[in-house]
Formats: sequence, C-alpha cells, structure tokens
Amino acid sequence: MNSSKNKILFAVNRTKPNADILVKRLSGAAKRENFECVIEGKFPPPEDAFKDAKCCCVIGGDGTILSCLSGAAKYGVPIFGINLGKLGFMATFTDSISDEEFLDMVNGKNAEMETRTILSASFGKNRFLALNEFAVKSQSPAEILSAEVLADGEFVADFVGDGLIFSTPTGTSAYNLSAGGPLIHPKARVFALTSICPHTLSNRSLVFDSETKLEIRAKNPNAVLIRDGNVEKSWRGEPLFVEAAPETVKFVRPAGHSHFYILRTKLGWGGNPRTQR
Ligand SMILES: NC(=O)c1ccc[n+]([C@@H]2O[C@H](COP(=O)([O-])OP(=O)(O)OC[C@H]3O[C@@H](n4cnc5c(N)ncnc54)[C@H](O)[C@@H]3O)[C@@H](O)[C@H]2O)c1
Ligand SMILES: Nc1ncnc2c1ncn2[C@@H]1O[C@H](COP(=O)(O)OP(=O)(O)OP(=O)(O)O)[C@@H](O)[C@H]1O
Repeated sequence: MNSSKNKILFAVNRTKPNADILVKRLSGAAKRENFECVIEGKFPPPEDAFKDAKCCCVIGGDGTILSCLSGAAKYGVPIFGINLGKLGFMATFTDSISDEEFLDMVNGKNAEMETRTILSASFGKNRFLALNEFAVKSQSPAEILSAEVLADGEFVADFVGDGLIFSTPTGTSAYNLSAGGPLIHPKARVFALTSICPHTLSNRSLVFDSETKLEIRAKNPNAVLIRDGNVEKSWRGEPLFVEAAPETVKFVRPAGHSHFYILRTKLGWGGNPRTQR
C-alpha cells in the first residue's frame, strides 16, 4: 500500500444494517491515527473519489465491490473488502475485524496485496472495464443468441445459445461457474469464454492468454452487453473487442490468505464432508 498517502476512502452500502455503525467505528479509529477519512455513500462511487486514496474500504457485498471497479482501477487504489452482504465472496474481512487489525493492515502489516486481472470491452470510442465478466445475450430471454467469435482475427467458432460469458479469473466463481465454466485461480493472467446453454452436443469453455484480443460479431440485431451484472445501454451490437486490460485491481488480504479455503467455505467447493476445514 502506498505509504505516502493518507486518505482512506470508505465505499459503504448503506442499505445494510450495521453499515453505519461499522464505518463510524473504523473511520473513528483511522482518524485518531491521523488518516483523512472520506465516506462515500453514492452508488456507484464516483471515480474521482478514489484519487489520492491509500485504499478503499468497501463495506457491503460483492455488488458493492463491483461498483468500485472503475475508480479503483483508474487510480490504482487497493480494495479492502469487509463483507456485510449475503455471500461476499470477494470480501475477505468480516465486521468482527478489530480497529487494530484494520489499521495494521491499512499500514501494510500482516497484509498481502493480491493483483487481479480485469477485462476491457471496446466498440467505437467506448471502453468499459469488468472485474467479473462481460456477457453478451439476446435482448429477449426467449430468443436464441447467435454470434461469431474471432481470436486475434482468426475464426474461433459460431456460437448459438443463450449467450456468451467472457470471464476474468475473479469472475470464474460467479456467472461463469453457473454456466459450467472452469474455476481459474485469481493469480492466473488469462480469461475464459463460456457459452450459456449452447445448442450443440459438443461445447467446452476456452481459456485465452492475456495477449489475445477477441472480436465478437453478434448476429442478433438486439443483442445486449452486460458488464458485471449491469446492462451497458450504449452498445448497439457493433463489433465488440474483449481483452485483458492493462489496468489491474488490487485486493488487501490478510497474510496467509488462501483462495482454496474461500472456495471451500463460501462456495462449498470440493472437500471431504468427513474432514471439514
Ligand atoms: N446465473 C448466475 O449465476 C448469474 C446470473 C447473473 C449474474 N450473476 C453474477 O452476478 C454478478 C453481479 O453481482 P451482484 O452482487 O451485483 O448481483 P447479485 O446481488 O444479483 O449477485 C449475484 C450473486 O453472485 C455472487 N458473486 C458476485 N461476484 C462473485 C464472484 N466473483 N465470485 C463468487 N460469487 C460472486 C454474489 O455474491 C451474489 O450472491 C455478475 O457479475 C455475475 O457474475 C450470476
Ligand atoms: N451505497 C449503496 N446505496 C444503495 N444501494 C447500494 C449501495 N451499494 C450497493 N447497493 C445495491 O445493493 C445491491 C446489493 O449489494 P451487495 O452486493 O453489496 O449485497 P448482497 O447482494 O447482500 O451481497 P452479495 O452480492 O455479496 O451476496 C447492489 O448490487 C447494489 O444494487
């Protein structure tokens, strides 16, 4: 964490009971250590709120973390996620965190920094970032989507089904998981293409390296682009380019953090019911 910076941004999902009590406690402790604390209640938090922040303490669930992406990526601000959501897969900490633990980790003590690959999607002059995924689907849930995909200009396949998911390693435990895609370790700098309900007897996810640029040519006139669960209304079906972004997002983790432990405990992944750990 950048030691020359003194500002802690709090991005708070105020709809969560106890969010205000928690932010008051942690910001109070930080102020006593001479940190400047900015509490952002707007959803999504504006990008400029992230400028000059040492870290962004996100109080909420996965949706609240996703809403911080563009500011955190633009200004290189690490995310310190405290889960008050239902699942909170991406947030490592809980509201039982003590003031001392919080301040130690903000100061880089007993903490690790985890860098995550994100994706960019572009068309015309528009460019968007995603922490979980981009999905291309038909506008009507009743309609099949047909789309051609090229990788660095080379034809990959014609896909026909409910849609396509372009997932970051982080997003592989989200929508991609439900569509039968692979779980990718968050440190891998790759991304996955998984089709949703493909209408074929043979289909598997594809994993691309971070240098690959995909082009998606949707054949439906009303196809929609979804970014981290939100429809991007500006896309009108133009050729869409998806690739790993040069920007990344960092998460603050406690020293010794295990991604596999999170998979086992929050997603019920693998494991042996006789030896629950
Ligand atoms: N069929 C599905 O599984 C499905 C459908 C639509 C959207 N989604 C996911 O929902 C995400 C948006 O999340 P939200 O919280 O704003 O909306 P939401 O509240 O509708 O959450 C969807 C669920 O996905 C979980 N989730 C989000 N990101 C995750 C991740 N990286 N790993 C594991 N679980 C994760 C959330 O905790 C929540 O339980 C999208 O990015 C997409 O991945 C999943
Ligand atoms: N500051 C906020 N003000 C109003 N609404 C918010 C705010 N932050 C988030 N939300 C809304 O609340 C929704 C749910 O929030 P969040 O994902 O944080 O909790 P959750 O769904 O309980 O947790 P999880 O996604 O981890 O299961 C978000 O997708 C968003 O629409």
